[in-house]
Amino acid sequence: MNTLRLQLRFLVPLLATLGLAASFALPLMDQLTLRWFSRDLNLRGELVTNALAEAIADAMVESNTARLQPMIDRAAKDERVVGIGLCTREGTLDRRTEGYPAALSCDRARAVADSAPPVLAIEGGTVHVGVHPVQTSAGVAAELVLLHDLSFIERRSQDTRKYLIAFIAVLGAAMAFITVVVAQLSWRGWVSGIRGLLRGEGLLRPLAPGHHLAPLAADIRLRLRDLEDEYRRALGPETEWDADRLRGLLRTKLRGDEVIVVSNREPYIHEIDEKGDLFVRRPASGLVTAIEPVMRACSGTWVAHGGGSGDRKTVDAHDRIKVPPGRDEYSLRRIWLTPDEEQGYYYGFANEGLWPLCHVAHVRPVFRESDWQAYQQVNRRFADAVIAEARSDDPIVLVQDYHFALVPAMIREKLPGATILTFWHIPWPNPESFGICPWRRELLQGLLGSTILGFHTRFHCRNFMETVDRYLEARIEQEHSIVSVQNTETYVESYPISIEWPAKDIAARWRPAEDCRAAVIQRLKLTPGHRIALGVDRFDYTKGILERLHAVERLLEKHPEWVGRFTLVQVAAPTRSSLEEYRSFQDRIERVCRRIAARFGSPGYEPVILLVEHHEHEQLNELYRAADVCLVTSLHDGMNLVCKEFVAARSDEQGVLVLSRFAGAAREMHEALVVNPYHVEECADAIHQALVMPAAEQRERMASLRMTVREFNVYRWAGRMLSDAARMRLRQRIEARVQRHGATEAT
Ligand SMILES: Nc1ncnc2c1ncn2[C@@H]1O[C@H](COP(=O)(O)OP(=O)(O)O)[C@@H](O)[C@H]1O
Ligand SMILES: O=P(O)(O)OC[C@@H](CO)O[C@H]1O[C@H](CO)[C@@H](O)[C@H](O)[C@H]1O
Repeated sequence: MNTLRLQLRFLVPLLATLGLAASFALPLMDQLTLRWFSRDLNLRGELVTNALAEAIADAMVESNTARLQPMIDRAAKDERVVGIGLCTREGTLDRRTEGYPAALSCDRARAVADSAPPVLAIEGGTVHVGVHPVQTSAGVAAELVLLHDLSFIERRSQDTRKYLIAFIAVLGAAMAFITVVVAQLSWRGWVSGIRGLLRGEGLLRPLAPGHHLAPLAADIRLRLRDLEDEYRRALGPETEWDADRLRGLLRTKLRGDEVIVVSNREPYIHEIDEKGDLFVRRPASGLVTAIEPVMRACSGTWVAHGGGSGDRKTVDAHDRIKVPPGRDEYSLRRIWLTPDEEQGYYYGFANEGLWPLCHVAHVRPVFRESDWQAYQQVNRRFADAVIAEARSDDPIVLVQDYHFALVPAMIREKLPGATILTFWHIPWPNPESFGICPWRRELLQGLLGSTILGFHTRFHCRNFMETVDRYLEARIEQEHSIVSVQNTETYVESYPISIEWPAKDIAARWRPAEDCRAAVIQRLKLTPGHRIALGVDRFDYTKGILERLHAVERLLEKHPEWVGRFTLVQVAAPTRSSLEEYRSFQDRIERVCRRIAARFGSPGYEPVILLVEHHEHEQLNELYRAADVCLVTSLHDGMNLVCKEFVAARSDEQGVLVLSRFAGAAREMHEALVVNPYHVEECADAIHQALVMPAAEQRERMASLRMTVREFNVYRWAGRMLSDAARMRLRQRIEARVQRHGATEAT
């Protein structure tokens, strides 16, 4: 209906224009043809007169006028000549043929002949009147009036008119057809383009500059930002998620149901130092950064691998310990693994197999049968521990990550009433990539024991559902994001993870950014006014540290003005160091740092400072606050929390974030300078742009980023998942009650 209306919008003016053109063209054409014919007839008349001139003159001179009548009668025999009149020099009608009206005087005939068009209506039809002087050597002897029949002209004119109308009609039809087709195609193109824009294409990733929808996308992007800001301002603190609100949700919607988290990484690691003293360490892990505040808010139990040298010393008889140390807000239940189990399940299957499988970072996954055996065995041990920790038959279990793909189905088997929320912290690749895993079906079946399966982005959810579709017999309801296998439904949803926004009193205690900067400059022996770029990562090949170094090297080549005035401080926490891939990666990074130092360094100046060590949170915060630029150049990252920590630390609203488009965080943090880490030139330019960015622009970008991270914090992440869980538990309870009623009525 809409397209018909759109087409009519084109067609009506088109047809009206054609009709108007035809109404002007037809009389014009009539006039023109009449004029052409009139000219022809006058020529013809002149020929006839010239042919008769001598004979008429002779007859008149010799007073042999009797010859005149047959002469003009013969000439009038021509089928197109209606009549001929002969006028004397004095202007009286001397002779006339039968068809010449007696009433048509010579003067009148001359008057008509001089008019335009020289046409006269007589009895029997319309005639063309031509008056032609009969020329002799002695001058004009008389005048011949020739009346030509016009009916044949009218016939021809009507024929031409018919052809013209037919031509205009065919032309109109062809133009209408082309217009309709072009309008239809353009309309479809526009509609699909606009739909694409509304789905976010071209908004998250800008369209190519020449793209016809690029200006529209830019406008929509701006408008969306404005609306987002207005919305946030209008709702104010109502929309904010914090620990209290999460606790409230657990109390009301989940009625204090127990929460059990299971992850490989423990939130607090007890170690014994060289002197034999115990100390506690927070691991460098995005997962811990995100889950810990949630656990503090909802108490419960966290089941994790006890990998610290002092871990066994600190637990009770049930391998439990209350954490955080000194605050005792929730229980940590430690699971002990043998070195073989740890090697096979964690280093082998999880980190040499699944990690490179899911991160497309061009490192080959390794799948060993023995690792798979260990993975199954350890998954079983963790599942059993969760079942043993459960005080009810329907706990809420939060299963974390790729270390435990089999755990959800194992728990479901023993605790069918449990609500199992599994969160996959790393990317999920496309079905082809995932398909190379020999145990792909088992992993998928294990995960589909979950009630809810969460990923950071919609893109990862889609990849997962396509993978299930490819390798399992399952029913997939795309529009509801539900995958069903053998009567078990799993809701697949995106929950972008985040950090805890620093509380006001904590942020108030932070030293001013200039002091942090001065301290870092002094500690790292930089010069005052030195510009600092910062990288904070686990020492992992997926984090794009090598590409970052290449970008810095290129920056110093392209902009020698930064040599001696700019340094990249790269903090890299050792990780998975027992794996060869990680060791050789670290060697390579160190080599490249030395090369850059050799090219651009000088006594007292290091272009790159590599700090391969774990840092405490306060130390990281000081670095975040001291840096001019934070570089996050992951080749692929589920989310990446470093960029969010940097933004949270910048209460001064200064500093620029350069962010890889392949990190999940790029989908939310639009005001960062988003780069392709593989494109060295682009990254070098982005660092330069960050270094010369005016303070006002930095403030504008940072303020907006801070609003996003503050609002989309980790409590919202957990709150959304737990709200979905509450909804599903309520539905389950209602269904169970309905079934019970049905059963009672039947008996
Ligand atoms: N050298 C380090 N010392 C201490 N913590 C670190 C270090 N490097 C990274 N981290 C912390 O580890 C977490 C990394 O999380 P994220 O960026 O999500 O990636 P991932 O979990 O893959 O390492 C952040 O909380 C960050 O502060
Ligand atoms: O074994 P770890 O703790 O070193 O693994 C880190 C990993 C946990 O899967 O980090 C991922 O989770 C983070 C939080 O969700 C995410 O931001 C990051 O992109 C992932 O690599």
